[in-house]
Amino acid sequence: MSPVATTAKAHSEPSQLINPFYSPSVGDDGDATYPHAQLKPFFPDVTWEPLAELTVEDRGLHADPLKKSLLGAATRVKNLTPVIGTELEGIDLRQLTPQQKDELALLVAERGVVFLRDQNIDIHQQLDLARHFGPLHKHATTPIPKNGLEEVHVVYNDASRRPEPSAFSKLELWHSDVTYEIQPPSTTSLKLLTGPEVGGDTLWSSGYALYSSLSPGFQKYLEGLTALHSAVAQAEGARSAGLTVRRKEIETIHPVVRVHPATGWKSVYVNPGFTRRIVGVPKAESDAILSFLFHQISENPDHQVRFKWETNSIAFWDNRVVTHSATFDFWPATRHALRATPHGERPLSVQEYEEKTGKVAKDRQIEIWRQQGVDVNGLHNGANGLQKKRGYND
Ligand SMILES: O=C(O)CCC(=O)C(=O)O
Ligand SMILES: [Fe+2]
Repeated sequence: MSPVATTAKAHSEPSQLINPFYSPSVGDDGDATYPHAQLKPFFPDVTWEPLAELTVEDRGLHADPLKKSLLGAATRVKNLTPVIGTELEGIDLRQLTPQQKDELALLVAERGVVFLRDQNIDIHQQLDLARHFGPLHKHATTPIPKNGLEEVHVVYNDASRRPEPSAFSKLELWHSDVTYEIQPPSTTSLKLLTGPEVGGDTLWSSGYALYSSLSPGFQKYLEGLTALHSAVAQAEGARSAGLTVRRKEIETIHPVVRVHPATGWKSVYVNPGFTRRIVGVPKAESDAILSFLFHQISENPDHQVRFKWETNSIAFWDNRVVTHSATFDFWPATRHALRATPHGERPLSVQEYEEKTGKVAKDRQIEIWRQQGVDVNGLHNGANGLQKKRGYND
Protein backbone atom coordinates (compact mmCIF):
# COMPACT_ATOMS: atom_id res chain seq x y z
CA MET A 1 0.00 0.00 0.00
CA SER A 2 1.11 3.51 -0.61
CA PRO A 3 2.44 5.27 2.49
CA VAL A 4 0.47 8.34 1.37
CA ALA A 5 -3.12 8.63 2.52
CA THR A 6 -5.39 8.77 -0.49
CA THR A 7 -6.97 11.97 0.82
CA ALA A 8 -3.61 13.73 1.03
CA LYS A 9 -2.94 16.44 -1.49
CA ALA A 10 0.51 17.06 -2.88
CA HIS A 11 1.17 20.73 -2.76
CA SER A 12 3.97 23.21 -2.85
CA GLU A 13 3.77 26.62 -1.31
CA PRO A 14 2.12 28.87 -0.51
CA SER A 15 -0.96 26.99 0.52
CA GLN A 16 -3.01 29.69 2.14
CA LEU A 17 -6.02 28.00 0.71
CA ILE A 18 -6.18 24.32 0.05
CA ASN A 19 -4.55 24.93 -3.23
CA PRO A 20 -6.69 23.51 -6.01
CA PHE A 21 -3.74 23.45 -8.36
CA TYR A 22 -1.99 20.68 -6.53
CA SER A 23 -3.12 17.26 -7.51
CA PRO A 24 -3.58 14.38 -5.07
CA SER A 25 -0.52 12.36 -4.40
CA VAL A 26 -0.98 8.97 -5.95
CA GLY A 27 0.63 5.81 -4.65
CA ASP A 28 3.16 3.53 -6.27
CA ASP A 29 0.41 1.63 -8.06
CA GLY A 30 0.76 2.19 -11.75
CA ASP A 31 4.10 3.94 -11.29
CA ALA A 32 6.22 0.98 -12.29
CA THR A 33 7.28 2.58 -15.54
CA TYR A 34 7.88 6.09 -14.18
CA PRO A 35 11.65 6.51 -13.76
CA HIS A 36 11.28 8.96 -10.87
CA ALA A 37 8.68 6.98 -8.88
CA GLN A 38 10.88 7.08 -5.75
CA LEU A 39 10.98 10.87 -5.97
CA LYS A 40 7.21 11.32 -6.09
CA PRO A 41 5.64 13.21 -3.17
CA PHE A 42 5.22 11.70 0.25
CA PHE A 43 4.06 13.30 3.51
CA PRO A 44 5.89 11.69 6.46
CA ASP A 45 3.96 11.58 9.72
CA VAL A 46 6.83 12.95 11.84
CA THR A 47 7.46 16.07 13.88
CA TRP A 48 10.62 18.09 14.35
CA GLU A 49 11.90 20.52 16.99
CA PRO A 50 11.93 24.28 16.31
CA LEU A 51 14.93 25.39 14.27
CA ALA A 52 18.03 26.38 16.23
CA GLU A 53 20.20 29.35 15.36
CA LEU A 54 22.54 28.49 12.48
CA THR A 55 25.92 29.94 11.61
CA VAL A 56 25.85 31.00 7.99
CA GLU A 57 28.41 32.93 6.02
CA ASP A 58 27.53 33.81 2.46
CA ARG A 59 29.74 32.00 -0.05
CA GLY A 60 29.47 34.94 -2.44
CA LEU A 61 31.71 36.88 -0.02
CA HIS A 62 34.51 34.45 -0.91
CA ALA A 63 34.06 34.77 -4.68
CA ASP A 64 36.23 36.60 -7.20
CA PRO A 65 34.06 39.63 -8.01
CA LEU A 66 34.71 39.03 -11.73
CA LYS A 67 33.71 35.36 -11.42
CA LYS A 68 36.38 34.44 -13.97
CA SER A 69 36.58 30.79 -13.07
CA LEU A 70 32.85 30.13 -13.55
CA LEU A 71 32.16 32.49 -16.44
CA GLY A 72 35.39 31.48 -18.17
CA ALA A 73 34.24 27.86 -18.15
CA ALA A 74 30.86 28.71 -19.71
CA THR A 75 30.43 28.63 -23.49
CA ARG A 76 27.72 31.27 -23.28
CA VAL A 77 26.54 33.72 -20.60
CA LYS A 78 23.22 35.21 -21.65
CA ASN A 79 21.44 37.84 -19.58
CA LEU A 80 17.70 37.35 -20.16
CA THR A 81 16.65 40.86 -19.05
CA PRO A 82 18.70 43.86 -17.87
CA VAL A 83 17.76 43.45 -14.20
CA ILE A 84 17.13 39.74 -13.58
CA GLY A 85 17.94 36.31 -14.98
CA THR A 86 21.01 34.83 -16.66
CA GLU A 87 21.34 31.57 -18.58
CA LEU A 88 24.69 29.76 -18.47
CA GLU A 89 25.69 27.28 -21.16
CA GLY A 90 28.53 24.77 -21.28
CA ILE A 91 28.71 24.15 -17.53
CA ASP A 92 28.24 20.73 -15.92
CA LEU A 93 27.19 21.39 -12.33
CA ARG A 94 28.68 18.05 -11.24
CA GLN A 95 32.14 19.33 -12.14
CA LEU A 96 32.20 22.68 -10.29
CA THR A 97 35.23 23.47 -8.14
CA PRO A 98 34.66 25.09 -4.72
CA GLN A 99 35.81 28.39 -6.27
CA GLN A 100 33.25 28.07 -9.08
CA LYS A 101 30.52 27.28 -6.54
CA ASP A 102 31.34 30.50 -4.67
CA GLU A 103 31.20 32.40 -7.96
CA LEU A 104 27.85 30.81 -8.78
CA ALA A 105 26.54 32.05 -5.41
CA LEU A 106 27.70 35.57 -6.28
CA LEU A 107 26.27 35.41 -9.80
CA VAL A 108 22.90 34.29 -8.42
CA ALA A 109 23.05 37.08 -5.82
CA GLU A 110 23.69 39.66 -8.56
CA ARG A 111 21.31 38.36 -11.22
CA GLY A 112 18.56 37.08 -8.88
CA VAL A 113 18.14 33.83 -10.81
CA VAL A 114 20.49 31.75 -12.98
CA PHE A 115 19.38 28.95 -15.32
CA LEU A 116 21.24 25.94 -16.72
CA ARG A 117 19.85 23.28 -19.05
CA ASP A 118 20.71 19.61 -19.66
CA GLN A 119 22.07 19.03 -16.17
CA ASN A 120 22.53 15.39 -15.20
CA ILE A 121 23.14 16.22 -11.55
CA ASP A 122 21.09 13.84 -9.37
CA ILE A 123 19.23 14.84 -6.23
CA HIS A 124 22.09 13.77 -3.92
CA GLN A 125 24.52 15.93 -5.89
CA GLN A 126 22.01 18.79 -5.94
CA LEU A 127 21.77 18.58 -2.12
CA ASP A 128 25.59 18.50 -1.79
CA LEU A 129 25.91 21.59 -3.96
CA ALA A 130 23.20 23.34 -1.94
CA ARG A 131 25.07 22.48 1.29
CA HIS A 132 28.01 24.45 -0.03
CA PHE A 133 25.76 27.53 0.22
CA GLY A 134 24.38 26.84 3.70
CA PRO A 135 22.76 24.32 6.06
CA LEU A 136 19.68 22.82 4.40
CA HIS A 137 16.11 23.71 5.30
CA LYS A 138 13.49 21.02 5.93
CA HIS A 139 10.01 22.20 5.00
CA ALA A 140 7.33 21.66 7.65
CA THR A 141 4.39 20.99 5.31
CA THR A 142 5.31 20.36 1.67
CA PRO A 143 6.03 16.82 0.47
CA ILE A 144 9.39 15.08 0.58
CA PRO A 145 10.28 12.27 -1.87
CA LYS A 146 9.16 8.70 -1.16
CA ASN A 147 12.81 7.71 -0.72
CA GLY A 148 12.76 9.71 2.53
CA LEU A 149 15.17 12.59 1.80
CA GLU A 150 13.77 15.08 4.31
CA GLU A 151 15.72 18.05 2.95
CA VAL A 152 14.04 17.86 -0.45
CA HIS A 153 10.88 19.78 -1.33
CA VAL A 154 8.92 18.00 -4.07
CA VAL A 155 6.86 19.90 -6.65
CA TYR A 156 4.44 17.51 -8.36
CA ASN A 157 1.24 17.77 -10.39
CA ASP A 158 -0.40 15.33 -12.75
CA ALA A 159 -3.64 14.51 -14.54
CA SER A 160 -5.39 13.07 -11.52
CA ARG A 161 -7.05 16.31 -10.51
CA ARG A 162 -8.27 19.16 -12.64
CA PRO A 163 -7.25 22.66 -11.45
CA GLU A 164 -9.92 25.19 -10.52
CA PRO A 165 -8.34 28.49 -11.46
CA SER A 166 -11.01 30.67 -9.89
CA ALA A 167 -10.32 29.46 -6.33
CA PHE A 168 -7.53 31.94 -5.54
CA SER A 169 -5.75 34.92 -7.02
CA LYS A 170 -2.55 34.84 -9.03
CA LEU A 171 -1.17 37.58 -6.81
CA GLU A 172 -1.23 35.30 -3.74
CA LEU A 173 0.95 32.78 -5.53
CA TRP A 174 3.90 35.19 -5.68
CA HIS A 175 6.25 34.42 -2.81
CA SER A 176 9.78 34.06 -1.59
CA ASP A 177 10.26 30.68 0.05
CA VAL A 178 9.44 30.22 3.76
CA THR A 179 10.15 33.84 4.69
CA TYR A 180 8.55 33.21 8.08
CA GLU A 181 11.72 31.37 9.12
CA ILE A 182 14.20 33.30 11.30
CA GLN A 183 16.93 32.52 8.75
CA PRO A 184 15.04 32.26 5.46
CA PRO A 185 16.62 30.64 2.39
CA SER A 186 19.47 31.92 0.24
CA THR A 187 20.73 30.25 -2.97
CA THR A 188 17.87 27.86 -3.69
CA SER A 189 17.75 25.36 -6.59
CA LEU A 190 14.92 23.61 -8.42
CA LYS A 191 15.53 20.92 -11.03
CA LEU A 192 12.81 19.75 -13.40
CA LEU A 193 12.57 15.95 -13.77
CA THR A 194 9.42 15.78 -15.88
CA GLY A 195 7.46 18.59 -17.47
CA PRO A 196 4.88 19.47 -20.08
CA GLU A 197 5.82 20.08 -23.70
CA VAL A 198 4.63 23.65 -23.25
CA GLY A 199 3.45 25.54 -20.14
CA GLY A 200 4.44 25.31 -16.48
CA ASP A 201 6.82 28.26 -16.80
CA THR A 202 8.06 29.96 -13.63
CA LEU A 203 8.37 33.73 -13.16
CA TRP A 204 10.77 35.59 -10.87
CA SER A 205 10.58 39.26 -9.86
CA SER A 206 13.55 41.32 -8.62
CA GLY A 207 13.41 42.95 -5.19
CA TYR A 208 16.47 45.03 -6.13
CA ALA A 209 14.65 46.42 -9.18
CA LEU A 210 11.55 47.12 -7.11
CA TYR A 211 13.66 49.08 -4.62
CA SER A 212 15.39 50.99 -7.45
CA SER A 213 12.05 51.94 -9.02
CA LEU A 214 10.88 53.87 -5.95
CA SER A 215 11.34 57.55 -5.09
CA PRO A 216 14.03 58.47 -2.52
CA GLY A 217 11.54 59.48 0.17
CA PHE A 218 9.62 56.25 -0.18
CA GLN A 219 12.83 54.20 -0.21
CA LYS A 220 13.86 55.85 3.09
CA TYR A 221 10.41 55.27 4.57
CA LEU A 222 10.50 51.57 3.69
CA GLU A 223 14.06 51.22 5.05
CA GLY A 224 12.78 52.11 8.52
CA LEU A 225 10.02 49.49 8.53
CA THR A 226 9.70 45.86 9.54
CA ALA A 227 6.98 43.36 8.55
CA LEU A 228 5.46 40.19 9.96
CA HIS A 229 5.89 36.97 7.96
CA SER A 230 3.63 34.07 8.92
CA ALA A 231 3.60 30.27 8.50
CA VAL A 232 0.12 30.02 10.07
CA ALA A 233 -2.01 29.92 6.92
CA GLN A 234 0.29 27.41 5.25
CA ALA A 235 0.17 25.14 8.31
CA GLU A 236 -3.61 25.43 8.55
CA GLY A 237 -3.98 24.63 4.85
CA ALA A 238 -1.92 21.47 5.42
CA ARG A 239 -3.92 20.43 8.51
CA SER A 240 -7.23 20.88 6.77
CA ALA A 241 -5.94 18.64 3.98
CA GLY A 242 -5.33 15.96 6.62
CA LEU A 243 -1.54 16.34 6.67
CA THR A 244 0.89 16.45 9.58
CA VAL A 245 2.53 19.82 10.19
CA ARG A 246 6.04 18.64 10.96
CA ARG A 247 7.33 21.72 12.81
CA LYS A 248 5.25 24.17 14.80
CA GLU A 249 4.32 27.19 12.70
CA ILE A 250 6.03 30.47 13.53
CA GLU A 251 5.72 34.16 12.73
CA THR A 252 8.83 36.31 12.36
CA ILE A 253 9.48 40.02 11.89
CA HIS A 254 11.97 40.98 9.18
CA PRO A 255 13.11 44.32 7.72
CA VAL A 256 11.04 45.53 4.73
CA VAL A 257 14.29 46.41 2.95
CA ARG A 258 17.15 43.98 3.44
CA VAL A 259 20.71 44.16 2.19
CA HIS A 260 22.34 41.23 0.44
CA PRO A 261 25.55 40.43 2.34
CA ALA A 262 27.62 39.74 -0.81
CA THR A 263 26.37 42.41 -3.22
CA GLY A 264 25.64 45.10 -0.61
CA TRP A 265 22.51 45.99 -2.63
CA LYS A 266 19.16 46.89 -1.09
CA SER A 267 16.14 44.75 -1.89
CA VAL A 268 12.46 44.97 -0.95
CA TYR A 269 11.75 41.93 1.22
CA VAL A 270 8.00 41.42 1.39
CA ASN A 271 5.91 38.90 -0.54
CA PRO A 272 2.20 38.19 -1.04
CA GLY A 273 2.55 34.56 0.05
CA PHE A 274 3.78 35.09 3.61
CA THR A 275 4.01 38.79 4.58
CA ARG A 276 0.93 39.72 6.58
CA ARG A 277 1.45 43.25 7.87
CA ILE A 278 3.86 46.08 8.41
CA VAL A 279 4.66 46.50 12.09
CA GLY A 280 3.86 49.68 14.02
CA VAL A 281 1.78 51.56 11.46
CA PRO A 282 -2.00 51.83 11.19
CA LYS A 283 -3.59 48.80 9.53
CA ALA A 284 -4.95 50.86 6.66
CA GLU A 285 -1.44 52.17 5.95
CA SER A 286 0.06 48.68 6.15
CA ASP A 287 -2.61 47.31 3.80
CA ALA A 288 -2.05 50.11 1.27
CA ILE A 289 1.76 49.83 1.31
CA LEU A 290 1.77 46.03 1.07
CA SER A 291 -0.87 46.05 -1.65
CA PHE A 292 1.21 48.54 -3.68
CA LEU A 293 4.39 46.48 -3.27
CA PHE A 294 2.62 43.18 -3.98
CA HIS A 295 1.13 44.58 -7.19
CA GLN A 296 4.53 45.88 -8.28
CA ILE A 297 6.01 42.42 -7.67
CA SER A 298 3.33 40.59 -9.61
CA GLU A 299 2.50 43.08 -12.35
CA ASN A 300 5.62 45.02 -13.29
CA PRO A 301 7.15 43.16 -16.23
CA ASP A 302 10.29 45.35 -16.09
CA HIS A 303 11.27 43.53 -12.90
CA GLN A 304 10.49 40.02 -14.08
CA VAL A 305 11.92 37.09 -15.99
CA ARG A 306 9.96 34.05 -17.18
CA PHE A 307 11.64 30.69 -17.68
CA LYS A 308 10.54 27.89 -20.00
CA TRP A 309 11.70 24.63 -18.47
CA GLU A 310 12.93 21.52 -20.22
CA THR A 311 13.68 18.16 -18.63
CA ASN A 312 16.94 18.54 -16.66
CA SER A 313 16.75 22.33 -16.51
CA ILE A 314 17.77 23.77 -13.16
CA ALA A 315 17.18 27.23 -11.73
CA PHE A 316 19.16 28.79 -8.89
CA TRP A 317 17.48 31.80 -7.30
CA ASP A 318 18.49 33.95 -4.37
CA ASN A 319 15.40 33.94 -2.17
CA ARG A 320 16.73 37.01 -0.35
CA VAL A 321 16.34 39.27 -3.38
CA VAL A 322 13.65 37.78 -5.65
CA THR A 323 10.08 36.51 -5.41
CA HIS A 324 8.67 33.86 -7.75
CA SER A 325 5.44 32.34 -8.99
CA ALA A 326 4.69 29.12 -10.87
CA THR A 327 2.13 28.87 -13.66
CA PHE A 328 -0.50 26.14 -13.71
CA ASP A 329 -1.57 26.08 -17.32
CA PHE A 330 -0.38 22.58 -18.20
CA TRP A 331 -3.07 20.18 -16.89
CA PRO A 332 -3.37 17.26 -17.60
CA ALA A 333 0.39 16.92 -18.14
CA THR A 334 2.71 15.80 -15.34
CA ARG A 335 5.20 18.29 -13.92
CA HIS A 336 7.75 17.08 -11.35
CA ALA A 337 10.63 19.04 -9.85
CA LEU A 338 12.89 18.88 -6.78
CA ARG A 339 14.08 21.78 -4.65
CA ALA A 340 17.11 22.11 -2.35
CA THR A 341 16.93 25.05 0.04
CA PRO A 342 19.91 26.39 2.05
CA HIS A 343 19.28 28.67 5.01
CA GLY A 344 20.66 32.18 4.72
CA GLU A 345 21.59 34.67 7.43
CA ARG A 346 18.99 36.46 9.53
CA PRO A 347 17.93 39.31 7.21
CA LEU A 348 19.86 42.53 7.81
CA SER A 349 18.21 45.94 7.56
CA VAL A 350 20.12 48.77 5.91
CA GLN A 351 21.11 50.12 9.31
CA GLU A 352 22.23 46.71 10.61
CA TYR A 353 24.24 46.00 7.45
CA GLU A 354 25.99 49.36 7.57
CA GLU A 355 26.79 49.06 11.28
CA LYS A 356 28.03 45.49 10.91
CA THR A 357 30.19 45.96 7.82
CA GLY A 358 31.12 49.64 7.93
CA LYS A 359 30.01 49.81 4.28
CA VAL A 360 27.24 51.85 2.69
CA ALA A 361 24.37 49.76 1.28
CA LYS A 362 23.71 50.52 -2.39
CA ASP A 363 20.89 50.92 -4.89
CA ARG A 364 21.67 48.27 -7.52
CA GLN A 365 20.58 50.31 -10.52
CA ILE A 366 22.55 53.41 -9.55
CA GLU A 367 25.58 51.22 -8.90
CA ILE A 368 25.37 49.53 -12.31
CA TRP A 369 24.98 52.86 -14.12
CA ARG A 370 27.93 54.25 -12.22
CA GLN A 371 30.01 51.25 -13.36
CA GLN A 372 28.86 51.93 -16.94
CA GLY A 373 30.07 55.53 -16.70
CA VAL A 374 26.57 57.04 -16.72
CA ASP A 375 26.25 60.43 -15.02
CA VAL A 376 23.96 59.48 -12.18
CA ASN A 377 23.81 62.94 -10.61
CA GLY A 378 20.18 63.93 -10.28
CA LEU A 379 19.00 60.45 -11.19
CA HIS A 380 17.63 59.14 -7.95
CA ASN A 381 16.94 55.83 -9.61
CA GLY A 382 16.51 54.03 -12.89
CA ALA A 383 12.97 53.98 -14.10
CA ASN A 384 11.74 57.17 -12.46
CA GLY A 385 14.76 59.26 -13.35
CA LEU A 386 14.62 58.38 -17.02
CA GLN A 387 10.86 58.60 -17.24
CA LYS A 388 10.89 62.10 -15.80
CA LYS A 389 13.23 63.28 -18.53
CA ARG A 390 11.26 61.59 -21.26
CA GLY A 391 7.72 62.26 -20.04
CA TYR A 392 5.25 59.65 -18.94
CA ASN A 393 3.32 57.43 -21.31
CA ASP A 394 5.07 58.60 -24.44
O1 LIG B 1 6.87 24.94 -9.51
C1 LIG B 1 7.61 25.91 -9.61
O2 LIG B 1 8.03 26.33 -10.67
C2 LIG B 1 8.04 26.63 -8.37
C3 LIG B 1 7.40 26.09 -7.14
C4 LIG B 1 7.89 26.82 -5.93
O3 LIG B 1 7.42 27.87 -5.61
C5 LIG B 1 9.07 26.31 -5.23
O4 LIG B 1 9.45 25.16 -5.44
O5 LIG B 1 9.64 27.06 -4.44
FE1 LIG C 1 8.63 28.70 -3.98
